[in-house]
Amino acid sequence: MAEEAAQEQPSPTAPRPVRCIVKLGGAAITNKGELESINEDNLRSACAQLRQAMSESDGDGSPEKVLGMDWSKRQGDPADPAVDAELIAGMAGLGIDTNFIVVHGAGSFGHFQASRSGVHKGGLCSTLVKAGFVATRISVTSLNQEIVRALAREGIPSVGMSPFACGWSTKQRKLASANASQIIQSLHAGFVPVLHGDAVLDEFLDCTILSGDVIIRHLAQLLSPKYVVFLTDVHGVYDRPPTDPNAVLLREIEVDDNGSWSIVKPALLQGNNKGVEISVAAHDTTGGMETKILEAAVIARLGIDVYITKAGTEHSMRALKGDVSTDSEDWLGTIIRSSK
Ligand SMILES: Nc1ncnc2c1ncn2[C@@H]1O[C@H](COP(=O)(O)OP(=O)(O)OP(=O)(O)O)[C@@H](O)[C@H]1O
Ligand SMILES: C=C(C)CCOP(=O)(O)O
Repeated sequence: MAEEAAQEQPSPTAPRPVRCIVKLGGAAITNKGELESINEDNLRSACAQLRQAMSESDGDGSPEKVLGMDWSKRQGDPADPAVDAELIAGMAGLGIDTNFIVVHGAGSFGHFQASRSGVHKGGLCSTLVKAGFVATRISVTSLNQEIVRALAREGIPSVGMSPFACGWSTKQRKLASANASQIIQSLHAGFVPVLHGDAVLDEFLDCTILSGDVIIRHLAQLLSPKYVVFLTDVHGVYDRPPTDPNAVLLREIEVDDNGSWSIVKPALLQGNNKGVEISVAAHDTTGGMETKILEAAVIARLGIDVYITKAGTEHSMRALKGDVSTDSEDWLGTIIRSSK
């Protein structure tokens, strides 16, 4: 009887379902045209919005106390970071729901090194590829460090996790080994894992580049978050590259059981079977918007809504809070959802 009761009780150690997996797109948080340059405004705003989305306060107007966790000295900062250990020890908690996973792309970090050396095509016996693998990882992990620090400054208990270092690998560019136990344990301990697109070992090719978009799809399959958000530098998926002045934003896409997708909104594009025209930057080693749409469709097929929108806007704030529905006429972005 006692054993039965124990079985009926939810285990105190069972992890809560993940609320949101978010991609901080490299196009948004870096200046893609400038080598290894962070878009500080977009990064700061994305971290502040994440903090707000996690906030447990009912928004009574009084400013929230943010416990900054970046206790390292910043470049050019003359003073040591001030840490009031007594004050912190007296705080009841962080006041935020940390049940989020952050994945970021590479933007102007990593893609350049990978494309110059051909890491995405494999062949570690080539000295150039081997050197490029090292250079790519130096570049993306240094971006990861900056993103973890920016989140920590917002009081988000973020911990960087590299897929390569977690033993993730691929077979002909498809994920072959991707153990998430470290990620789950970190979430359970109240941390926000911050992963990134990475250079990884590949069983067939020796090595390749694993996109943040693929990582998000895998984690969504494994952890069934309530919703998934892709933040990038454009408002969503357009019918053609948004640099074309006639490009139309696709507001809603539905995915059926077979994985094929169709445009629901705007109505004028309903039944359009020409598909979406996509352009990809020459140095992009992971397929750009095309990969994002393909991976988002797999996630949506699981019944998990995907929101693609522009970082640093009121629309990204709403997406991060999960405050978007197919009736949200004033929300600017693309909703990808299951047709069921
Ligand atoms: N049909 C399209 N609809 C929307 N964006 C498109 C389309 N075709 C090309 N793009 C380009 O795709 C880019 C966004 O995709 P990208 O993969 O670069 O985003 P990201 O995830 O933010 O970056 P990263 O892959 O570096 O993390 C935009 O800058 C946009 O110009
Ligand atoms: C270029 C590297 C190392 C990762 C690419 O990840 P993405 O920007 O999410 O596609």
